[in-house]
Amino acid sequence: MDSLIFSLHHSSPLIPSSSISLRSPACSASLSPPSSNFSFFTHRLGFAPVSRRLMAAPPPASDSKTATTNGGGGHGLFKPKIVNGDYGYVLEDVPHLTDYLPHLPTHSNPLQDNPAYSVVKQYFVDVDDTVPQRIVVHKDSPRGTHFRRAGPRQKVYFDSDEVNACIVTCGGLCPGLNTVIREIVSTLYSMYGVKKVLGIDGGYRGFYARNTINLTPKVVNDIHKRGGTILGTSRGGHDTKKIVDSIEDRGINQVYIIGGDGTQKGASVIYEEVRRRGLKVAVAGIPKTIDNDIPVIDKSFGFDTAVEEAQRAINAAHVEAESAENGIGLVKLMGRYSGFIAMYATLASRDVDCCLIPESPFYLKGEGGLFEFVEKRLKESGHMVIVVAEGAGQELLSESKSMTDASGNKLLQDVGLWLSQNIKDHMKAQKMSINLKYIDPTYMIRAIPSNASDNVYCTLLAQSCVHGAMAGYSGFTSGLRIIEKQNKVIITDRMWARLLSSTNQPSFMCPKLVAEKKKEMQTKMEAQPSGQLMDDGNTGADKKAANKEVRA
Ligand SMILES: Nc1ncnc2c1ncn2[C@@H]1O[C@H](COP(=O)(O)OP(=O)(O)OP(=O)(O)O)[C@@H](O)[C@H]1O
Ligand SMILES: O=P(O)(O)OC[C@H]1O[C@](O)(CO)[C@@H](O)[C@@H]1O
Ligand SMILES: [Mg+2]
Repeated sequence: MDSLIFSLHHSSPLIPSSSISLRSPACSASLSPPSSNFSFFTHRLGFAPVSRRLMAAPPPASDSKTATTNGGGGHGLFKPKIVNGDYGYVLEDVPHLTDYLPHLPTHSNPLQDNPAYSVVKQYFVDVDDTVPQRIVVHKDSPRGTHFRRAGPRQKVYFDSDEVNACIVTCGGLCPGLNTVIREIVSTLYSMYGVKKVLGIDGGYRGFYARNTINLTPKVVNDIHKRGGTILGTSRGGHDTKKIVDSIEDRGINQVYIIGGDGTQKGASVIYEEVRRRGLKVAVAGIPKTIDNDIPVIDKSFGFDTAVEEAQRAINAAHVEAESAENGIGLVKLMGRYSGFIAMYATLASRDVDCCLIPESPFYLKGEGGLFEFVEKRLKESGHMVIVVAEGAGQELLSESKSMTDASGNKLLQDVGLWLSQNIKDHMKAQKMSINLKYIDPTYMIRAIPSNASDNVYCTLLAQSCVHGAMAGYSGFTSGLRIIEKQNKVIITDRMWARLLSSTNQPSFMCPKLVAEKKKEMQTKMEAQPSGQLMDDGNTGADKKAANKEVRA
């Protein structure tokens, strides 16, 4: 597994036009998720710039053949750091402290004296190592966008004694938060000899409204076995000026920010303010989202754990459904704007007959509708299991006054209750007696400790972030590989097709649309050289622009 780092202001192709830009100071009450504009370090776990727009100066070209260009976007304050190479190679570089503090002294990386690393062939990541954005490319396509590979650098920009780090967790809970905190503290202490790490209590507002907590390896030793975050979290309360004042007053020079899309937007504006004030402060983001809806990264930590825990609810729903005549088990899972948890939990379980997600609109009545399918399935097998993501079908629910949480995220209506009632009413009208059990394990899947694989993933992300900050990068986030767009289930993609073929549920596309799609596909196939794979719902032009990526 390799990681990457990228800029906190990750540029436009990753950000859906409907989403809110980092430039807006607070989330608006849009149905679209607030998008994150931050960049990554990657080492197939790597780092990328929190924003490639944050770069004031082009990076030194490591190769005479490369050139730097400044792309547009951002606040107009800082420009993205784009390096072009041969054969269409593009490096979306990560902001660095020396972009605005050019004369910073460097130090040898203390890691080279670490006995644990003495067996490693190469202590440090090659400065020219980068991770490609797209994994599957066509043989004729340009090399495409790359991100910095994450990992330790030979030179660091902080002396160990000088480091005064802090960690903050914001937004909703997610399995693995404590593991990330633990690993940041351990990495700073054991690899870099840092002795001052503060925990910010209760999210962003903790910077100016709460006390801090001293974090030592002893304090964090067992925390990965617990759910939640030992630091506490909150929504709302992001006041950039007050936060950066607090950073300055406390003499903090490394800020580790763990949170979702909203949090990373907050991290990006903190970075901008830090840079505007000319402070030697590294701002590093670690993306967290149980919904897996953050653009750029493939998978968020905690996702595996959540999917695994969801199995327990689905199993219960199945047992209940099987044991009753015309039993229906209905499970609602998290996923405001994307149905990844529902989709993966369904695919993993194999007991689910129908999975409803926000990306795939459905309807209840008539030919090809949900009611027809439920009746059919009950007649065939006498029971069924339905999984619904919390954001699915919101457009079908009665209009209500739009409410938002403290961060501006739209509060959704309970699609599970609504669906239960509608199925019951319909079946009653059909004089068909059913036995419906509705299970809502919402918080149970996120308030648990992370599983083994997520723990390893958390470790990689945390270490990547520390290596990046110590190496002087700032305004970046670390992640595991990257995806092209905002992370939503692509219902014309193969994974959704796998699900449809596993459940045999309707596609909820009207027959006319299906025929049109088929025709469109045929025309595309005819236009392609023989043997070429067709994968997603993009038009031919989109596909060319997307370097003919083929999703696995
Ligand atoms: N555009 C923004 N600019 C500055 N701060 C923001 C912005 N959007 C959100 N924040 C701040 O980030 C924090 C977390 O945001 P939010 O509650 O939306 O959770 P999140 O990080 O998106 O996580 P999740 O969606 O997984 O719950 C809040 O303190 C909020 O004030
Ligand atoms: O009730 P809370 O804490 O605001 O969190 C609920 C939301 O958080 C999420 O888990 C995202 O973190 C969503 O799936 C869900 O809608
Ligand atoms: Mg969010």
